[in-house]
Amino acid sequence: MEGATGAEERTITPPVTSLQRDEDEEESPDVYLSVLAQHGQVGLSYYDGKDYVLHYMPDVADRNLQILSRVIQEVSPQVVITSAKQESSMAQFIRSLGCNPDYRPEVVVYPNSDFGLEVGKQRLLAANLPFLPPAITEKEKLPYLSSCLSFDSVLMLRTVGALLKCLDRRRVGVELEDSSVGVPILQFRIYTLIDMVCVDRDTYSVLQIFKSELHPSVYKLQSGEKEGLSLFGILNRCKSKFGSKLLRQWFLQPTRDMTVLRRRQEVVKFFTSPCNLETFRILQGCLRNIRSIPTLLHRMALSHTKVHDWQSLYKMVYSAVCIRDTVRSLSQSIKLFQEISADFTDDLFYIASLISKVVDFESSMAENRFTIKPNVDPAVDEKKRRMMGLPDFLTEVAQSELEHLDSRIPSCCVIYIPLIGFLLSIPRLPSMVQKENFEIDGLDFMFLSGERLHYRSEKTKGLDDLLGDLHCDIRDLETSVMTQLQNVVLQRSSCLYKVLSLSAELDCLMAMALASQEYGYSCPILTPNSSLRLSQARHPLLELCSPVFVSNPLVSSDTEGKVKVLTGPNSSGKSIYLKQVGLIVFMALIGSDVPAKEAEIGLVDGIFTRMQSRESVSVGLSTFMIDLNQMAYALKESTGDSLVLIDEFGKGTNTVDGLSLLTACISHWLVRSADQCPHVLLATNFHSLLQLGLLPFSPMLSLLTFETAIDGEELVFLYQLKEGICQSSYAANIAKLAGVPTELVHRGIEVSELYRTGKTIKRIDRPTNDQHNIKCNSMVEKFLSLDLEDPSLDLQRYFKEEVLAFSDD
Ligand SMILES: Nc1ncnc2c1ncn2[C@@H]1O[C@H](COP(=O)(O)OP(=O)(O)OP(=O)(O)O)[C@@H](O)[C@H]1O
Repeated sequence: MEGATGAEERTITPPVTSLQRDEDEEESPDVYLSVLAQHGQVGLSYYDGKDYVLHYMPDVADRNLQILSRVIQEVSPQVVITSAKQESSMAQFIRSLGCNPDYRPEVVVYPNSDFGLEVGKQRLLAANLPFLPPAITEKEKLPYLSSCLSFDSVLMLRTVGALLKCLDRRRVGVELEDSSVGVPILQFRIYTLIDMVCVDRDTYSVLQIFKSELHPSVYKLQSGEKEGLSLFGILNRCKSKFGSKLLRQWFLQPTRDMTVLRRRQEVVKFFTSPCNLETFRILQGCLRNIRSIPTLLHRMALSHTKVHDWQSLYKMVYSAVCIRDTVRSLSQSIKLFQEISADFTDDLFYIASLISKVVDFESSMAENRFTIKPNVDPAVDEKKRRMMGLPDFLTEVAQSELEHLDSRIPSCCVIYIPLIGFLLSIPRLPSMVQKENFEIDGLDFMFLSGERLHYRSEKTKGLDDLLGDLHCDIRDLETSVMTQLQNVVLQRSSCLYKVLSLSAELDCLMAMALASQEYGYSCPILTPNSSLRLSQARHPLLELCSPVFVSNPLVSSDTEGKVKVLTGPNSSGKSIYLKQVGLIVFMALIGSDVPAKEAEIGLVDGIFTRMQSRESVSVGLSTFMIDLNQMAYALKESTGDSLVLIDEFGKGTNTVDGLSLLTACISHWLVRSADQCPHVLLATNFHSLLQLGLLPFSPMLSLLTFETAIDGEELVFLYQLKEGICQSSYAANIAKLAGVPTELVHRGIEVSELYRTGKTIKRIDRPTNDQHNIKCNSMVEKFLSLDLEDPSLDLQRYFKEEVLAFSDD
């Protein structure tokens, strides 16, 4: 798409003119959508003129722009705002918007500078946001706004800038107002597609869904990155690159679409059955050969096909036929199998047999160029036959040349070098040191290669005339056969693309089945209501590193404790439990089996987390501010179908203030009706939250803790979840376990006991009486030695310093 110059907007395919709009209120556009796509990610925001709400969608992986087209379908914007600088796929998408006669939005193109990140933030700060607290200062605005919309989604934030520009220019909803009145935005609201699950970047990171780390043995910064211990890492057993790519996409787009999830589940179930092991093995072997079809077809379209491209195409098509034949023999009640059977057409067989009939792989490899088998082209066969007889003939020519050469030359031969022609090749004699010595009467010296000298003679020149074009002719003819073969393949490319997408899906599902079998997962029952029931659930990552893992249950539904407060000593397993619930729900929403004996999982619409703090460079917020941001996000965006996981909220500030904030947040959910309240799992070390009875009574509140036991002086963690509250933090036992010196631990116990019973805590860091006397004596001596006559003596300063030194001690 060509770049726009200047700051003016460009409009494409306007359905109504601005004049018409002004005349007729009814026709003024209601929804303005601003969108950017970059490197397979899409960010967007839209303003709804009906309710004055700015909706935003956190950045999402959408290489094929399928999500974008679904958003456009759902939101039906009348105006689409986008940048003049676009990737070709996006430019094509925008163009296609103008081709639909039933729905043709106005496309507004702004220069890319209007989509700058800083520009976006500045426009946001300057916007008319009546919901901001009245006393908010300019400095406080940005951190406040960062809790209203996700600043991590850079593309989305950039689209907001352009959206605000468009709204301001068009004076949307404020046409008749004073020019100082900006377009009001009454609320920011997160937007997700109806069946998409909202999972933000922090959640991906704290739950270890993805985790990249640098390979220790690789020093290259970028290519050295590999997946660390993560959910993606343990489920990604894909055999093909496209399988891994698709699996990553599924991970980035967990779904509530029951049809999609059931389609995936039925395949995973099929492959986890031990009777299908042999089929599994055959298919895995074939999937290995499914390579990058788009790159290959692209090279073919440019006629840049290499020998190994033909080899991998042959292997791929052959494997695809093998996949189809295997799958055809399986139950056709499984949707994916049905599609493979139908869409892997006979075109594949045709391509495979054609390649096998035409391409001579052995000689192609030897010559590093495309060569064809005998009986494909009679003209090539004929020329090759002539070439075959050439060696004997050339030996004869060489012998007759040798008779005319210097007798010191023991032997010679005639060779053919493409593009140069026939040459006489003789060994270098010891006397041939300098270049001048290379000259031989009747021969033209060409070059020295190794210890052999090469010449052109009258006879070799004759050979060039007679046979010289033979090689080139054969090449030309074979290239023309290759072009024909390429065309045959290109004409059937749609079938190859189907192979790619269906085998990538098969690969992902077989990978999930393999993980399920290996780690003992079970297939969750997906329910349209929002209940969560797990029995003997495990953490999919920790169970792999820990010799013994204690499984735990979960029951959360509108009628059974949707808000769970977990207390327990440090290291008793609270965080792990929270994370395992998050991971299991996530796994179910990508269609995978889950680490639990039994699982019933409602279609959750979002997973919100407030766990260990992340670094935030985008807004420069403090740790506590980030905690608050995440909590605010969960409070605002969670619905009755969401899952909210909160660990250690409020500990980043003064204890009483943190506890009060935590109480307020939990109460906020408890006063909602059961169907409006999300599933909340909250772990805290603020035991007084429960001991002081700070929470309101609610049937939705459930109190849980973890079993521990004392063995002598030692605290033993049993990691078993039970109802109730934690009676002691066992901080001293844990401190001892962690290696804190015994005397310090004892002092800690003593102070804690005195504080609890309201007794005076005596300082132990006071100097002894002797130390005190020594100090006083030295002070007196120092004073007596003062020369009061000394004019430079500043008595006031002297006393001040002495008093300070005394009180410091
Ligand atoms: N169910 C379990 N089975 C076996 N080991 C477990 C289990 N849960 C936790 N652990 C072990 O206990 C360690 C501490 O767990 P976790 O981090 O969940 O404790 P915590 O209660 O959240 O502690 P803190 O309050 O200090 O954050 C884990 O790293 C793991 O080694």
